[in-house]
Amino acid sequence: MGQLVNGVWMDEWYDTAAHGGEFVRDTARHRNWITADGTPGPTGEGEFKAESGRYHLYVCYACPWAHRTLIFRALKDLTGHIDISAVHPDMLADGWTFEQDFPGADGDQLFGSSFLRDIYLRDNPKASGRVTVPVLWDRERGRIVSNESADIIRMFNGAFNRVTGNEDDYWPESLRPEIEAVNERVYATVNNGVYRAGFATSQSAYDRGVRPLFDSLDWIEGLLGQHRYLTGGRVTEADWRLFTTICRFDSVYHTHFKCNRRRIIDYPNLWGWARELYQWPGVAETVRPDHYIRHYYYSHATINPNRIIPIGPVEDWTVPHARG
Ligand SMILES: N[C@@H](CCC(=O)N[C@@H](CS)C(=O)NCC(=O)O)C(=O)O
Repeated sequence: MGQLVNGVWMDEWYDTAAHGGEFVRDTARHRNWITADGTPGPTGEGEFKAESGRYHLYVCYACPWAHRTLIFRALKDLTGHIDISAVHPDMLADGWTFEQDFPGADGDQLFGSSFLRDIYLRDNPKASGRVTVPVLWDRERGRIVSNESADIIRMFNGAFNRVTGNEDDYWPESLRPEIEAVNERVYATVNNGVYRAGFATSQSAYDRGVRPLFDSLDWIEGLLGQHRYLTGGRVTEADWRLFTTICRFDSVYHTHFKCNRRRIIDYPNLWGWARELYQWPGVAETVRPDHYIRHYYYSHATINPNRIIPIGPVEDWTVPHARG
């Protein structure tokens, strides 16, 4: 675990002391957009046109943020147009690596690099900042397009429709205010909330993370009692953004990040919704418990110094969801 400073790798853990024991997530630095015709998107530069075979996605099957991009790649029929490289689940002194001694970690398919930081350094030899997944790479310009999953899923949702012929829309114009409102609360208290609880190094910082997390799970349980999905009768980006945290919850966050007031299977509506999304065509293949269980319990020496992987709950995600 570390970061780049002017192109040099420095091995250091998150500085929670600077924020009263609290984990504060860095903002992503690469914010360009692929668009259908190459015109600039909401941020960054233009000239990243949607084309088959041009872009490559670096992911980690363990990471909930990268997982969103894998789900959208599957939902939007992009698997034949955007290829991927997956890092090794262990994130130790060198950060994410392309070691290959774990099933599904098949190395850097483009350059045969050793470390994910090598991709950031290809983009800019003097790069600074955290080396995170996902990373969307442009083969043509030899550049990072984006390392922000929230943006990447919107590109996948809309930019490639003419390439794939898939017009499914998970960010429909009419629901955008509702989606944004749900996203905001879910990001702050659930997606990032589990990390705020888990990486806290003081009781008060933990409390500030874990209490809003469970308040939000109660709120979500209520929403899913009123309608089938988070913002109504159709599945949207808001559901998929929540799903990647929920599928890791009982086996990882509940124990490793001390988010143990309840498990997901204790919430009837949320548990049914989670199974429905897991069973959605193409999604189960993106869910890799082998990677996320190994990653969290093995990589965080400050939380689990002996790297013991607990036996874990037995849950059947293939049971019919009855959400009809
Ligand atoms: N804003 C980013 C966050 C990505 C992120 O934090 N990824 C984690 C893995 S779960 C990471 O690569 N962490 C490495 C680090 O912080 O050094 C996104 O959503 O794409």
